[in-house]
Amino acid sequence: MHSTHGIGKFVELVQREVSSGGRNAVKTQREYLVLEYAPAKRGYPGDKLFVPTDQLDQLSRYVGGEAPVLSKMGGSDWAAAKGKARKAVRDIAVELVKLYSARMASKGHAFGPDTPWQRELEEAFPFAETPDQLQTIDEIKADMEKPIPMDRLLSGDVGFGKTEVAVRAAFKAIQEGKQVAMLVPTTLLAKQHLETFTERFAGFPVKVRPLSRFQTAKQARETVDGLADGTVDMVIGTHRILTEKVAFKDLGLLIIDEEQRFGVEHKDSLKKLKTGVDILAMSATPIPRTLEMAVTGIREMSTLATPPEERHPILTYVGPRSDKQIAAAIRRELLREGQVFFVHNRVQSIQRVAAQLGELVPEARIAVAHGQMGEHQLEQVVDDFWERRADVLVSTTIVETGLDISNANTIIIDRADKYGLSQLHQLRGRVGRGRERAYAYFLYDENKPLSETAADRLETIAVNNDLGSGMQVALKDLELRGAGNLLGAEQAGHIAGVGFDLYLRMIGEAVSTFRGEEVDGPAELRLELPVAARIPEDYIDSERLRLEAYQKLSAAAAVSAKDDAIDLVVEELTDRYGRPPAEVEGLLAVARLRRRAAQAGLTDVVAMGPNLRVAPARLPESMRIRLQRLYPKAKLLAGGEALVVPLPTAGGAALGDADLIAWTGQLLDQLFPVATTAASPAAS
Ligand SMILES: Nc1ncnc2c1ncn2[C@@H]1O[C@H](COP(=O)(O)OP(=O)(O)OP(=O)(O)O)[C@@H](O)[C@H]1O
Repeated sequence: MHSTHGIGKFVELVQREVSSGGRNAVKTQREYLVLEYAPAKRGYPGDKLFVPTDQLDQLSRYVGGEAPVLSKMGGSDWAAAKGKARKAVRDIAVELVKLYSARMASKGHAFGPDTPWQRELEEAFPFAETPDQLQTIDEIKADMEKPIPMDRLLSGDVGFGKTEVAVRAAFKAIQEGKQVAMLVPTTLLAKQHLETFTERFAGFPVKVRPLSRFQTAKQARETVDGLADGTVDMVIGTHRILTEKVAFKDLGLLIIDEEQRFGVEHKDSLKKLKTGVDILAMSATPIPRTLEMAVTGIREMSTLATPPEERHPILTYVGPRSDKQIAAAIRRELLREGQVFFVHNRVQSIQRVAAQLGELVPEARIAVAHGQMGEHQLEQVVDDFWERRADVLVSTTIVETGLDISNANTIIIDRADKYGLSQLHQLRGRVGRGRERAYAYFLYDENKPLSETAADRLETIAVNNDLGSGMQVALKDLELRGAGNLLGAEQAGHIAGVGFDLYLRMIGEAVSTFRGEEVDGPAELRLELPVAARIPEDYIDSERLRLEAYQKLSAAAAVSAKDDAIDLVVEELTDRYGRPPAEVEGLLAVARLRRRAAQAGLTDVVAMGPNLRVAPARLPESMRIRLQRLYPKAKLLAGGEALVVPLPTAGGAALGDADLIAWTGQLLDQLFPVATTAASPAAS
């Protein structure tokens, strides 16, 4: 994405010779990123934009979920897309801030301090809590003890122990005679959480009931009556809690698992349920830092970022489907008394696939589960698998969100190329939740060609299998869902229009504006000097690695980067590719100059023929006097929108690259001092 022209397609890196023009023209080799835009008129080839590699800060990687529409060059297209997104963002910001102020104004219940039973419950936890779990639990209790209703989002990778946090929050509410409702997206998850909560509350006079399609009408009615008269302390269920118009005697806490999975049709009944009660939302989709900052103070967030101890990364294999491979994987798991998930997402062919597996591994007891089965049959099959009366569960993705079966530590995903990244990540999270080493096999049909994005997705999930990495960059679509979780699913369209990062920045700005805070969007800086500033092929031959190096350098030169960021990039380049040659030194010096100019809030430092143009140049009187003394031939354009200084020459010839950069750095130091600790280029 280009800040002016919008969404373009990266084509290649090219070298170009440019001259600085004017009398003593200097020719230098520059490297450019070539981007292709939509054609101005139908039927014409797309327009091409050449972006100098030392100006990559104008570019950011587009991430928006589905394939983006290329903008037309010139910026009107892009401005329109931004305008639309900005309007949508403003609406969200208003919504978010309204919710926030409504919450601040409403009266919630201030829970008392922990009871002795609370401590007893918590000491009975069979594991050592992770530091994040402990911190999150404390944050939640503090929120609950405030008179203002809590609205906290707990995000954490699959299997990181969110449920235990919910157990303790629920118990605290029940201790005060309040009721708790837990909303989960699937019947299986409802059943699983019911088991966990019932087990954890055993020994305490607490009544927990399920409410999903697994319950008969009679059971459901008993539960609904119990909630109305207060004899049922906690209900764990699916959207049936919303559709059954459940009335609570005294609801104190609402826990929502994977809120973004509840369709907009439940939005209103959810909103009604939420009024005046403490809310704990849980999500396995990482909420991006940028979004977190954007909504800080509007929505409290907690993150479980460390895995429970002794969790091993899941060994992930990506490859063509082969019976031998499948048989070996199942046998290995059965040998260690373990169980296997086999995910096949087509109901029509799932029985045939199960029969095939039965032939492949006759000694394995195979069970089949899919969403179109009757309630009881589905529950029976899942129970069989749970109670280890089955070794292999062949199922559709219904297994994705639920089933914390610590004895199942192999998952085989058929036609893995058919799944999105987040789904693969969540499916894989179904195994490796205990201490056993877990295995994941992502198989594809070698007779059906893999699309490039599918191959890229599988490659990404195979490479990123360390725990909790959240696979930041690659799992942007998870983050998109995370954003949907926070902002409402209908925003996906706008995010696609301008890309994820810009959209989040817009939210942050909109929220700050709405709160009357000053929004200082980073000024776009154009810095162009006729110096050799590029990475030659003989230093880094791969285009991808060269692009990566340019991007790292551009990020390090940003105002928000740390002072030593550029030095760290130099170290990394030197370690990987050896001492940087002169041209790369030029690139590094330009990066330092760029950062310096950005810190001074300049928008232009551009060599034009024999002069250097610096803008804006609103110099105080004292600085003008200094300017006259130091640069007598300099011209300060009226209103201070620019300063034009003749470029120095050495005996009639143009300065060498390093000298020119040093001279420019010195000029900035002298005329545009900033209160920064960074050593200025002149000094370096
Ligand atoms: N601190 C811990 N140490 C070891 N194991 C833990 C810890 N906390 C939870 N577990 C166990 O890890 C497993 C996964 O926990 P849990 O189901 O709460 O994860 P989750 O974050 O809710 O996963 P998902 O996102 O899939 O719902 C459970 O068997 C739980 O008992």
